[in-house]
Amino acid sequence: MTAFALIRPYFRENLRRIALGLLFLLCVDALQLFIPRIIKHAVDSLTDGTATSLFLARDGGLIVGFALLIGVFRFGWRHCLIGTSRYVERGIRDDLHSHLLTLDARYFDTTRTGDLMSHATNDITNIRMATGMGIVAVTDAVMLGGAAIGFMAWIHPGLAMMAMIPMPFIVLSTRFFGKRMHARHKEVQEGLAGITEHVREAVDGIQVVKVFGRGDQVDGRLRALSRDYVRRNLKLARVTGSLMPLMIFLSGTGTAIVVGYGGRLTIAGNISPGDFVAFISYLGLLTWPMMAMGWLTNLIQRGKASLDRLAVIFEQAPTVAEAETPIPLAEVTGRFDVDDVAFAFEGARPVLEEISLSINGGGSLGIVGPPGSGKTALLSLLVRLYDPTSGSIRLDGVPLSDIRIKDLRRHIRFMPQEPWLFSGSIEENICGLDTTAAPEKLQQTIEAASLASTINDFKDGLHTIVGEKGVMLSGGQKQRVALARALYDPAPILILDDPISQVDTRTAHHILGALFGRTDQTLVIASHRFAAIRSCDDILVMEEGRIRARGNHDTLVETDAYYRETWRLQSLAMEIEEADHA
Ligand SMILES: Nc1ncnc2c1ncn2[C@@H]1O[C@H](COP(=O)(O)OP(=O)(O)OP(=O)(O)O)[C@@H](O)[C@H]1O
Repeated sequence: MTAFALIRPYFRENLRRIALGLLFLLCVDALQLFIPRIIKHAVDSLTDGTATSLFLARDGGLIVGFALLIGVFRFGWRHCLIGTSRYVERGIRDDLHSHLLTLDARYFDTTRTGDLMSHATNDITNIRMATGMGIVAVTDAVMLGGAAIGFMAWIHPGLAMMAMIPMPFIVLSTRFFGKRMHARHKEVQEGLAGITEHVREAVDGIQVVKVFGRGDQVDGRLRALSRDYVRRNLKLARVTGSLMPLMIFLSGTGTAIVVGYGGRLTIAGNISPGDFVAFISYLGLLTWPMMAMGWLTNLIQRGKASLDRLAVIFEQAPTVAEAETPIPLAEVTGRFDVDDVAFAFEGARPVLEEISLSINGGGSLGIVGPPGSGKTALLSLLVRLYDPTSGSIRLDGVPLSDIRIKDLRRHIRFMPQEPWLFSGSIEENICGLDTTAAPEKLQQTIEAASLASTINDFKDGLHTIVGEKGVMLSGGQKQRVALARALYDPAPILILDDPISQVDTRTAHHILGALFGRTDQTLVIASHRFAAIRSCDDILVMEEGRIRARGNHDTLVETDAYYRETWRLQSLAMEIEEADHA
């Protein structure tokens, strides 16, 4: 796909608008080209003595009338052509957003948010500028420039040729500078992306920055990035700044030639004084398209660089992709079969190896193990955030990679380890876009997630706004809202990553009672707290990406030293906590 293909549909959609805008622009150009003719008429009548006040007033009136029409048509082209560039901008922004949503966790693991923000703002603005003012400048350069040259040649071909001497230099220098602008503009964009990412990270992690006194360090880094950004911009400005004076010098040379040679032609009577004045007016009209070429090169180069960068994102295909002929799965029992699975994150060593297991539909699996042993990685494969590097995972006998992704996601509810919340209300976080939430269903969910008393404590109850990433809630409250989201609209499979890590023993007890009371769901829970998994039919003990032991709670207490010792310590802690409550 060429980069231009990204914006072609929006040009097609707006063809009539573009055509009308170009028509208005051509009218403006035509009217501008007539004004020197009127001036010539007035000057010649003055020099040959035929001018009268009425005659001159009529010429003046014509110029005013033309100026008014130029104003009206200029409004028209701006509305149509600049308007089109806004449609292009909107279209490509919507497309970019939709495309990003199709990409998978691997892409976001290796892409900086600052880069994406820069694409979504600066790059799209550059494309808008290039497609809006770009079209205008190209049309002006071709039509106004071409016609002005035509009129000049009509007045005196020899003089026109002389006035054209600087033109090849203008073309060559715009090409020369254009290439350099392209490269330097790319550097500027990269510099800005670096700053955006740094600021985002500093604001995101403001608590750590403050508490650890890292303000100076973060500030210093920003200053270094800012200095570098200025340096990159100055490099660009040196190129841009050299081009404009060169353009002005070259067009000034053209004027000097006309004044010198054209003046002699006028004295010799080869052209009339009116022609001489009109010629200089045409040269004045030509100056804008000539200078616009320099500006245009910059504009187009920037737009092209931005379009190229966006094209790279649009070329990214999700690795977790829909199968060529995806299998629809209307209903599932929730049976998982994991067969000799290995998995590695992008460019990293394997984090899961030789994983084989089965979970019966409606059954439950607990996963425990030390930090970094691969619990979350295994859950990520079950919900198909990633695909295994080797081996296979089947749901109801169908490989996950063959199941229509929409169906797979419909049958699974997932609570990630990080209880990520949207910035809206508690209710919106639980129910999503379901605005017809039945009060009883919502109430049951809230009870199951042990959220009722928390919500009652808030003045606005369910309508309490949780702030960016749930900043207004405590860690435990966020976790329970995230749990409620997973429980709200039950599906045959429920997968929970460390669901009770931030709640006290009693609350955990209440939540687990509700979870294990749902006998019709396949339940997979990874947790550091064995209380969460002890009632599971089957429990895996993970170690360094492999299954170290498996069995039910009683078997593991007997057979696995790590499990036994961790359980003993956790039981002790729970007893102490209970005693404190009593
Ligand atoms: N996005 C990632 N890219 C590269 N490596 C990763 C990524 N996420 C996790 N890892 C690595 O994968 C390994 C397994 O991580 P995982 O999160 O599955 O462990 P875990 O058992 O869930 O740990 P915890 O109990 O701390 O949540 C770790 O070594 C971790 O460093």
